[in-house]
Amino acid sequence: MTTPHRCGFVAVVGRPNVGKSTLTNALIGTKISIVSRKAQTTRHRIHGVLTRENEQFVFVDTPGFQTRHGGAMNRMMNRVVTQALADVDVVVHVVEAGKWSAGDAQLLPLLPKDGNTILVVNKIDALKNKNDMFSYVSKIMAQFPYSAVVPVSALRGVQLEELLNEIAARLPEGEPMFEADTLTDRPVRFIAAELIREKIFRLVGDELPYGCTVMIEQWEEDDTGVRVAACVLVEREGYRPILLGAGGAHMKRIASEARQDMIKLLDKPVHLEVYIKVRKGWSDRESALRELGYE
Ligand SMILES: Nc1nc2c(ncn2[C@@H]2O[C@H](COP(=O)(O)OP(=O)(O)OP(=O)(O)O)[C@@H](O)[C@H]2O)c(=O)[nH]1
Repeated sequence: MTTPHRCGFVAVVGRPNVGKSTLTNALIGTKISIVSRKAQTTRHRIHGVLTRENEQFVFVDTPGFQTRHGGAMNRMMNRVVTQALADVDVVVHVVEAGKWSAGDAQLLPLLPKDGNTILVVNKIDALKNKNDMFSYVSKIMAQFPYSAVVPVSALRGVQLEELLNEIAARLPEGEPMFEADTLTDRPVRFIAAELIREKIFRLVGDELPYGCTVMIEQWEEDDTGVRVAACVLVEREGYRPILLGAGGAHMKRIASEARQDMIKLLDKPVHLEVYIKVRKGWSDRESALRELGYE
């Protein structure tokens, strides 16, 4: 009998600073994972895809975790998060070994109780007394019916295989949704644009309902480094201040983080300039879309 192929969506959630990004990147195996979609099958925002022989793990970004809100907005965001988590196949709830705070507890009511939520205790490398682990985990398990617990160190790459196996066991049977090839055959300029888009989404994604397009307008490369000019196209003038942030702080952060990733990708110095352009109604206009590389 052949093993059935499994494929599904995985959301990695947790309070800030528990190591979600480190873990996701360690699981996917590369900092930058750009995927070519086989079909427009999903409304999820794809963070990255890991393809193994018998499984394809599609890691998604969960809306509502990107920005911080208060009061009524919080209640609404909680609904958004609950819905998003109900839509994925496996939820990985990351906590930090030995530490449990109100931020961790707040998430519990939002997690699906369908037997597909896994508790991941990260940063076990930093735990001083390993004997404390049992009582720590027992206390958390008493509060939520997790279907598995996996202690890991995302930073050191400890127990990641075990975690992937636990996730794999909970993915539904199905054919791969994405081509196995990821980064290698994509032009570096495309990846650079995608990196900037990713940073924008992470920082202000909740506030840009129609997203944005990033175009690389200038790319000059020689032995000493790369000079890149990128343009962020938004649909309305009102989105400009959102992207800029107070005193341009958002844009600075987006450019700086994207630049760091580009340096890692290209392994040479990068000079990056990012500016914003408003192009009204571009998303409706087919010709404009084609011009921007969307077929
Ligand atoms: N010692 C140790 N540190 C870790 C581990 N995983 C992540 N960290 C560190 O924890 C800090 C936060 O990691 P991130 O991956 O940015 O955490 P996050 O949950 O994505 O944070 P937010 O983006 O704020 O939600 C970083 O300084 C990481 O280097 C781990 O396994 N062991």
